[in-house]
Order: sequence, then structure tokens, then C-alpha cells
Amino acid sequence: MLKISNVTRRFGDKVAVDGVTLEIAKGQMVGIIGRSGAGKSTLLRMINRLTDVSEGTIACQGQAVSELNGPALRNWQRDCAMIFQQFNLVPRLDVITNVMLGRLNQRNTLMSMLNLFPRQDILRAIEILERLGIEEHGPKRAEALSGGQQQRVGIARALMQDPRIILADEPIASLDPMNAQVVMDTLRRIHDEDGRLVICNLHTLDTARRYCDRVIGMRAGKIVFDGRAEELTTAVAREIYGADADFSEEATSTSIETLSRPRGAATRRPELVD
Ligand SMILES: Nc1ncnc2c1ncn2[C@@H]1O[C@H](COP(=O)(O)OP(=O)(O)OP(=O)(O)O)[C@@H](O)[C@H]1O
Repeated sequence: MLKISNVTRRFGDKVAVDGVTLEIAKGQMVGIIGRSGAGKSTLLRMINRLTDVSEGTIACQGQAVSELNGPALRNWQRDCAMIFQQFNLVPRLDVITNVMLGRLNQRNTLMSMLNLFPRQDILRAIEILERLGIEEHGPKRAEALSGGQQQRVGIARALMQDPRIILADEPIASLDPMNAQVVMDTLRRIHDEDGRLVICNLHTLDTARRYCDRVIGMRAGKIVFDGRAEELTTAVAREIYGADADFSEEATSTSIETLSRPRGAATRRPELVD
């Protein structure tokens, strides 16, 4: 579905992403891990075209997305929704309006600024909020919600675009373990139930192992691991994080694991908890 060929991104002398080549098929939930500065965000931002490539190409189903402009670029950005660590909601607007802003690319901007939304958008937003179990917060200001609830509003806003791909850039990095679990459960559900491709930058190994089918490890802009979650051993993690023999996985853990399952129990595809 997504073909990334020899992609490099430079910022001045700094090479943030260095000759990355990847193919990602539909039907996978992909986690990208690596230490801070490894190039994870830059890679996601190039897929969405928030950042341009310096070299190489990114294509989706044969369309060269790294070369799109104008309306075709806007269509791509609608097809490829981003979710951010800091939620990027409008804090003083109510939740339902924040969700409907996901349609901004497809609707008249003035109408959206005046908060005039078609009835079908309002109904769709309510339906999505119900699906994510946060419909009762619809009338509240976004700033009144917990971090986990705000991130689910961010996911609802992304779903309003009806995207083929969801790119989540450290979606749980600002959340406590319980909220992190709810948000990751939600992303996994969207992947499983809707068949949308989900690519998620994660700081933590346990989350990648638990939720992702495929894990890509980045180090200094390059891909140093690409395999199934089960193959992500401590030795591999040490290589990705560039750590020495006393590397401890605890240092990259969110503690999600300890919340809801005994040690050694089956991983991934958990039930949604709220
Ligand atoms: N706009 C920019 N201008 C200059 N340098 C940048 C810019 N964006 C990223 N970089 C640099 O590129 C490198 C990769 O950054 P990036 O944010 O992609 O890493 P990351 O793995 O997502 O890290 P983190 O987990 O901390 O977000 C870093 O050295 C960063 O300082």
C-alpha cells in the first residue's frame, strides 16, 4: 500500500532520516520505535507531507505522494490523518466542534469558522464519539477533559476524515498508563474493525510488542530492525536504543503491561476498557 524508497530528510547539516526504504501493506498495525531524535516523527511527517523529502520517493497505491501539490495534496492529507502527542485540539471549543473540524479540508472554511456544520456532519461526529465511548463529553469544552479523553477526541477528529491511513506520532507519550492503554486499545480497534492502516510512533517497547503486528526500529535516521513484535527481543532492543549490556527494558516501559494482565498472558488485541 505504502512504498517508501530511499527517503532522506536533511535539516541543514543534520540528516534526520537517512535513506529509508520500506513497504507497508494494508492490514498491518505498525509501530516505529527508537530513542529520541532517531527520526521517527520526521518519517511520519514526510508520509503525511507536513515535511517534504530531501531525496527519494513516497508512493501510496502507485500515486507518488511526495510529489503532490494543490488539491491532490489536500486529498492525500485527508486520506492520511495525523494524531499528535499534544492532541492539537482547540481547547476552548466544545468536543463535538473539535471533531467536526476534521472535515475542514472538505468543507467551506468560512462555514466551519462560523460553526455552521451540515446535519450529516453533526450526526457523524456523534456516531464516532459514541463508538469511542466519549459521547457524553460532546458538549464540554475540550480543555475540560482528561488527557486520555482528549486524545480520543483527537482520534475521533481523525476518523471524521474517513482516512485510509492513520499516523499517530507518540499518541500516548503525555498520558498515564491507564489512559495510554485506553488510547492504544482504541487505535487497535480502529485498525481491526475498519481495516485502516495504522502507523504509530512509540517510545516504549512494551506498547509496541503488545499492540503492533510489525515493529520498525530506527536509530540515527536509519532502519535497524524490521520484524514481527515477537522478534523484538531485549538484544534487538539494545541495538535499536544503542544501549550497553546493562540496558533495562523498564526504562522504556509505560507499565501498560502491568495494568490488566498477569505476566506471561497473551498479548495484543485486548478488549476496550474505560
Ligand atoms: N524542523 C527541524 N529543524 C531542524 N532539525 C530538526 C527538525 N525536525 C527534526 N530535526 C532533527 O532531526 C532529528 C530527528 O528528529 P525527530 O523529531 O524526527 O526524531 P524522533 O525520533 O521523532 O524523536 P522524538 O521521539 O524526540 O520526537 C533530530 O536530531 C532533530 O533535532
